[in-house]
Amino acid sequence: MKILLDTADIDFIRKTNDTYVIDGVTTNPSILAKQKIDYVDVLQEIRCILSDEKTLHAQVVNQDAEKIIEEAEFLHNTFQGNIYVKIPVIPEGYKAIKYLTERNIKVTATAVFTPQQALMAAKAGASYVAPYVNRIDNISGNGVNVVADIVTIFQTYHFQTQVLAASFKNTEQIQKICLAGAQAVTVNEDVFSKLFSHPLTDWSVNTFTEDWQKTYGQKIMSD
Ligand SMILES: O=C[C@H](O)COP(=O)(O)O
Repeated sequence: MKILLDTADIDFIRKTNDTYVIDGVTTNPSILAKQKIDYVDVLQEIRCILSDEKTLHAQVVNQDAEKIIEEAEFLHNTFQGNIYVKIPVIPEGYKAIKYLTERNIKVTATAVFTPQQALMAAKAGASYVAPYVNRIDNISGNGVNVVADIVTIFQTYHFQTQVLAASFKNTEQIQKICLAGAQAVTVNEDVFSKLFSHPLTDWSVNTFTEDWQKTYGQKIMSD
């Protein structure tokens, strides 16, 4: 199961990459725009933090196939190695995905809301599809079921395309996505912090320390 960070916050990426095992970073135009500096510099810095085997997913902003292809080739050439170009599953996007994957440029098909869109992206050659779990839930859909259906379709028809589930509001969605068989999730800072912590863990550890100190009267951490 791969866990990626859905952010362009350099400090957060660096800190998290130092402490936990993460498998890459995903961005989109909204995420990059928040940084308010040149997006190429931001992506370059993220690429430097990540070791070579970790994946960087960067999204195009154009909506016309020709321009999407131009942008994708730029991203591919600039951030060589494990770069996946995120392309939305609009009609012009499918056209670009087909063109680019035939030329060995790796694509993550994004803004996926239905299993049918995922199927069409897989047929076009996408390496990953990114269904938006919480955005599906927000329109009274069931994001987890959409992911589960995509996983089943890909397994049934032997597609190599993997599911990189995105858009999460809570860790329960992530747990269910794991159980549904998705290969990867991308998680924002807020939800990521809840993946590894629990107040009762902190309480338990503090109690152990206090009990120890009561008996032995030593400052444990001072040495
Ligand atoms: O790139 C897409 C994002 O992962 C969507 O996440 P969001 O719904 O939390 O903005």
